[in-house]
Amino acid sequence: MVAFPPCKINLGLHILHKRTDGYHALETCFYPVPWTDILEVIPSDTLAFSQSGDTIPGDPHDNLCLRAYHLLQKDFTLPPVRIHLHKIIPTGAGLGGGSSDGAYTLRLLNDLFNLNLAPAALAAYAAQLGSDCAFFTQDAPQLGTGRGEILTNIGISLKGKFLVLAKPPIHVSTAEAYAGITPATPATPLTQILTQEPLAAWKGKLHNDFEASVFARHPSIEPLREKLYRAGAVYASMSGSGAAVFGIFDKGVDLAFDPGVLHWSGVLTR
Ligand SMILES: C[C@](O)(CO)[C@H](O)COP(=O)(O)OP(=O)(O)OC[C@H]1O[C@@H](n2ccc(N)nc2=O)[C@H](O)[C@@H]1O
Ligand SMILES: Nc1ncnc2c1ncn2[C@@H]1O[C@H](COP(=O)(O)OP(=O)(O)OP(=O)(O)O)[C@@H](O)[C@H]1O
Repeated sequence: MVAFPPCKINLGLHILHKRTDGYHALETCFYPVPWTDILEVIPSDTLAFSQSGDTIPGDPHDNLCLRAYHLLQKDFTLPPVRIHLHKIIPTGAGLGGGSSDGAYTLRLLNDLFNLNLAPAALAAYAAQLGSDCAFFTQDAPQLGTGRGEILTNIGISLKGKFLVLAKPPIHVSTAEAYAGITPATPATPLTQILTQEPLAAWKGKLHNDFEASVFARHPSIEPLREKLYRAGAVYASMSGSGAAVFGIFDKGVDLAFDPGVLHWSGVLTR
């Protein structure tokens, strides 16, 4: 079985407060983007994981695909599988690529071995892998609350809009990005902006709380966001904890980036 795990962007990201478990309570809108990895899971004699494409930092044994397998293995007698991941989504980008791979491994195992896990059950397993993972068990944009794992469909759609994603050659650690934040209560709740304001009014109202501290530490990121605005983006922002930025356009644009800046553009399909 083959799947194409997508990435996500965050439309607004408010860090509300630090919780007693060390995580931060947040509100964000996760939006799926069809810049994808390629993931294959097939039955095999022994459990094996292989990887091609972009290099993933860290030990392959800790890859979220294998962690997803071991998580389900605890509750189900899963036969061994061979997992191959072709990595395309940049890591350390705030695009949730690793989270998506983990969640899609759960989805493929569910289908392959007829585990009959409903989306809510899959989301609960995914949340054990990481805060962003639960979103990737869903097929539509979601408001994320809690530490990001509580999902609500708020019916927002940017289908048909043109998106440009650009990631400079900087790896931002998620844990470090959270450590640089002073949580605060937002002036306006995220859902109010997203559901009551048109896209054209989001600039200056919809904020990613990571931007100020991450832009200060990595001065090459903000100019990329400004480049997207200069090119005609209706709204542009950093995604998650960075370093990727995105711009939403009413029509297609053809942008050139400096060498080393990974980028993707295309029409949003969901
Ligand atoms: C920045 C975002 O991408 C926004 O969508 C996510 O909040 C990150 O989620 P993630 O990568 O799945 O994060 P996890 O793997 O769960 O946690 C990594 C680290 O980030 C911090 N973390 C993560 C999520 C959260 N709500 N509060 C946190 O403080 C913690 O230090 C944690 O140890
Ligand atoms: N399949 C995977 N793909 C990418 N990274 C993985 C994977 N499995 C484990 N990791 C680990 O997770 C780290 C961050 O991965 P990811 O690509 O999700 O980061 P990110 O883009 O910052 O996303 P997020 O928004 O979830 O923080 C990597 O540095 C790597 O060590």
